[in-house]
Amino acid sequence: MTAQGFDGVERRGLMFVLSSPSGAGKTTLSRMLIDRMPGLKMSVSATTRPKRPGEVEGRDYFFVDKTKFEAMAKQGELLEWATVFDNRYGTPRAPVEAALAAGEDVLFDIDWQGTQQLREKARADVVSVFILPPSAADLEKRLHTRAQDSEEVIRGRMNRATHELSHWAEYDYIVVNQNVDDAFAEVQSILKAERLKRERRTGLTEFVRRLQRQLEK
Ligand SMILES: Nc1ncnc2c1ncn2[C@@H]1O[C@H](COP(=O)(O)OP(=O)(O)OP(=O)(O)O)[C@@H](O)[C@H]1O
Ligand SMILES: Nc1nc2c(ncn2[C@@H]2O[C@H](COP(=O)(O)O)[C@@H](O)[C@H]2O)c(=O)[nH]1
Repeated sequence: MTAQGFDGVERRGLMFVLSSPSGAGKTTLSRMLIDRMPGLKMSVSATTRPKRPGEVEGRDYFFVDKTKFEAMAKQGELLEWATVFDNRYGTPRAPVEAALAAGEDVLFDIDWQGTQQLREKARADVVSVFILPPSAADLEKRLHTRAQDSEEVIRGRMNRATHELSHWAEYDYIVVNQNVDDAFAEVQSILKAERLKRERRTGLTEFVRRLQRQLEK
């Protein structure tokens, strides 16, 4: 699983995870990252939850029924999976492995349960970011302005937010999404810095050796 860095030094691909209470802004930040960061591919999850207005099969999710989801899990087709808000969500394994093998980093919008499972499988390759809303009132307002869920669903997500929040300390980085451009700049900086980590840059020894040979001439 090696990628060519922009400076030509080989490195291992990484799994970049965003989690947060529902409505804090993961989807928004993920879309900005995919649009603006070359070499980053979105992991599209499978879910049993109903499609929201405007969501597209294969772009936002693979919408499957419970039987299909259980079969995917049983056949080892999911890298991780969890039950969130009474629905099943899981990460299809094959596209992630293919992207990493092709030298791309992979972006995940998943909850704390999925993040724990990824960490157990590949700790060194997982970089996790927890997104916080600036306040509870902002979180509720965002769920309402998104205007894609019923009042009952929004209430359920607000009730669950405390539980989601309790996992913040398990993450490598914490970003408060107050102004979306500032939050994006912070998340982008994290990804850029993590791409430069020495232990991930498998081609450094060779690169430095070559430099030394040039210097010795
Ligand atoms: N910094 C921000 N300021 C104001 N509104 C924002 C900000 N970031 C995101 N939003 C808006 O808040 C709403 C929820 O954002 P988004 O769908 O990205 O959240 P999410 O964390 O992905 O939620 P879920 O977990 O339910 O998928 C959207 O309408 C989005 O446009
Ligand atoms: N463990 C996983 N969690 C996932 C996955 N895909 C999405 N999610 C999380 O579910 C909630 C709700 O998402 P929504 O789209 O219904 O608002 C949110 O926290 C997502 O991060 C997955 O594959 N695995």
